[in-house]
Amino acid sequence: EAESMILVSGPRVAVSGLRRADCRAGECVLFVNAGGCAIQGDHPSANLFSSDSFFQGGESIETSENIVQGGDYPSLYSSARYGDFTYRFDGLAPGDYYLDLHFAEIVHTAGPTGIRSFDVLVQQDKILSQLDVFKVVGGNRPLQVLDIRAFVGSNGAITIDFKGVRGNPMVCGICIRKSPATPAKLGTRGSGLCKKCLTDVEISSPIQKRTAKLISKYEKQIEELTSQCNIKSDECSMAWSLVESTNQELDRLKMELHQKLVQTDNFEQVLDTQTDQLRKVSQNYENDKKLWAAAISNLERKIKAMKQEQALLSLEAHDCAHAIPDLSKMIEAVRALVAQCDDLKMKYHEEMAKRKKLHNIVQETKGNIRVFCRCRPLSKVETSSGYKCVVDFDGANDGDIGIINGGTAKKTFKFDRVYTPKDDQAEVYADASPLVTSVLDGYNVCIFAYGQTGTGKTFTMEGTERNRGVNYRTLEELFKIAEERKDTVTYNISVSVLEVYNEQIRDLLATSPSSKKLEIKQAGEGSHHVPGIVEAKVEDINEVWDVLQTGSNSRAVGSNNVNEHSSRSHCMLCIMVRAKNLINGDCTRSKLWLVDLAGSERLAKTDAQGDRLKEAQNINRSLSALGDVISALASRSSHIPYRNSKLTHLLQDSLGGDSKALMFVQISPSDNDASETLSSLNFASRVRGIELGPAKKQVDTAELQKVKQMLERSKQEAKLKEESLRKLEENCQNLESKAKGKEQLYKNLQDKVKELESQLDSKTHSQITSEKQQSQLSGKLKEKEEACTALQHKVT
Ligand SMILES: Nc1ncnc2c1ncn2[C@@H]1O[C@H](COP(=O)(O)OP(=O)(O)OP(=O)(O)O)[C@@H](O)[C@H]1O
Repeated sequence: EAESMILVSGPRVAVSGLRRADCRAGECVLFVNAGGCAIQGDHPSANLFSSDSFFQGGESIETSENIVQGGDYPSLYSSARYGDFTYRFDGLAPGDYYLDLHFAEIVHTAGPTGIRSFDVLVQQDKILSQLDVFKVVGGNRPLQVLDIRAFVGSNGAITIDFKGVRGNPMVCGICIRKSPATPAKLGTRGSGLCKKCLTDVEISSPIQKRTAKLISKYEKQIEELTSQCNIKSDECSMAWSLVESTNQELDRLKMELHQKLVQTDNFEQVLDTQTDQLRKVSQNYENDKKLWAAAISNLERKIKAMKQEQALLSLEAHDCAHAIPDLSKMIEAVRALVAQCDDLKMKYHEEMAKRKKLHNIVQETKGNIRVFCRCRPLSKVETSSGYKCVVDFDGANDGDIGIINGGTAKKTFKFDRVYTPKDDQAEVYADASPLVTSVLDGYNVCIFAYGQTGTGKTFTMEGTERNRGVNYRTLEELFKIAEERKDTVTYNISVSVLEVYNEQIRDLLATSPSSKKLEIKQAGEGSHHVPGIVEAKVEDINEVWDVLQTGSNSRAVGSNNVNEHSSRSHCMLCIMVRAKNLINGDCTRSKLWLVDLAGSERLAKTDAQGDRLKEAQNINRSLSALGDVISALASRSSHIPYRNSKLTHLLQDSLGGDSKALMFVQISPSDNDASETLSSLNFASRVRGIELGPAKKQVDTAELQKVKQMLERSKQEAKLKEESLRKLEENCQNLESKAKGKEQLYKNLQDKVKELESQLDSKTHSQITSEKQQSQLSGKLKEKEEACTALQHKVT
């Protein structure tokens, strides 16, 4: 390896340290321990390795490490001159010399190869080229380059240049030896000194000439050869530098190759990772693709179903649109029915008016003042006292009642109705109820109970909580009818409760007693009222009982003895009805008086004194004033004496004229009260206008017959009218229900059309949304497929 680095022939290489045996005596001129100090030794030619000198540049380095195969002088290789340096040895005799160079790599002992290479130039001629000691022997091992020829000219100097090619040059020792063949000096005669080898040659003179010729010839040839050699050297040098640059390029390319290989490895790793990722992406894509495909097919199914549904809805809508003309016809029919219904309603109201008129006629034929006689049962006290019943009820059904007086004599009275003690409150009221209807039709009505104390006046009018009387039942029926008629008439009902005692009016609903005297005033034509009196508005029957109880309780408060007081005052309940006909707008204002009169016993029997006498007188006066008014009315007198008492004055509106009156004459069945009973019945007969005696009972006068026939005809007519009215009502109701049914059907159809239209809208909307979704998904799928295809291309 080292030999390839030697450029000239002659030098040899030794890969071990200097041995004593290798040294030849007398040859060594100088032995320099480069980079170190002088070493004493038994060197055959010089017993001293001189310390480092003759150098220019560089620096010394040493190692303490062992020099392997260091020969007999290993310390020579432990030091070295290092760097860019030159050795120059002066003062040498001209002639041939040999140089031995000693090297060891003591710095980079573990390599690598090529870290240090350098050229060595002797006398400026390159002897060693790119010497790499480590490459030849490794670290801490000697390398000797021996027998390098050097010619010392007249300047007596040898220069050795160390030039780094890579890294700094390094040398451990330099030995200068004399060439054994070098002559000491050329002779003076016939001798010459060879310019090249400086050897003294002895020559004769002819030869000398020839020799000189030859020498000059050879010297010319030598010069030519030298110039050729220089040219070749230059060429070589150029070739060498080309080789070097090529080697450098090669190294660079190797490095690049290495880097490329590393990069390739990295790329392969990246590629592997990317391949894995791509595989995963591809797998995900396949899964997604399946899912999308399923979603798309699902959506397609939905769209198909929606389209079918839409088609059905369209058909339905179409049908509905076709049905609209039918609907229009139906609407027309319904309108016609409604018009018919309105017409019928009008007719119905006309008939109602006629019915009222007829009813009125019937009432009038019965007599404007009707009298019902009611007899209470014998009380326990009376029974236990042994009193007997003197009342004969045999003709009660025909309105006849007889009083057995004195055993055989019997006086008979005829009334519109006779109630035996067995008849209950409901039966009594049933006959009075038609009058109630009259008040709602705008007539003034008066119902009063007359009779001796204890005969049941209060029982008939007020009744008890379990056996409610005429007052409560009247109001109950008023509200019932008002409710039935609410579509055509609105009623406003209010109630006042008064007491007339000793010709004084007292408001029984007043919350605080008033010192002011209540007086009767005329409000308008035929209308009277008591200013300041409480008119309690009652909305329904539940409030009525409370109002009646309030009045009843206030009446009781007036006296310690309830019965005593109540029998001496007139208790008057006034029901005021304001009606508004919703069809024709007619308004009416009517009054219903329900009067529980004071006891009518005769003054003589009571044997009263003082206040009681005054009370009795007042009662008698007012009752006889009532009798007078009724008589005057019955005889159609031009003057009716209403103002003779507070009682008749108050009742003025409701007694006579268009108003209707009903009197309950209450009697006791007891023989103890017989005379009072007869008196009451006589009064009642007078009121009724027809006083029937026993002889007149069977008398059937022509007038009476005529009236009866009229009554019968009226009854028939009324019945027929009622029947036709009922039919009309039924017809009307049927038409109304039909109209309602048609209206409902029309409404249902309209609702159905609306519902179908909204369903159609929502279905169309959802279909559009689904189609959008589908196109979006298809777009995404396409994008993914393209991306996948690109990735697959990349992988392959
Ligand atoms: N038809 C009847 N059936 C049963 N009991 C009756 C009947 N009529 C009256 N009574 C009873 O007779 C008694 C006297 O009746 P009520 O007080 O009504 O008489 P009155 O005529 O109002 O007396 P006054 O004039 O003193 O007020 C009461 O206990 C009542 O319950």
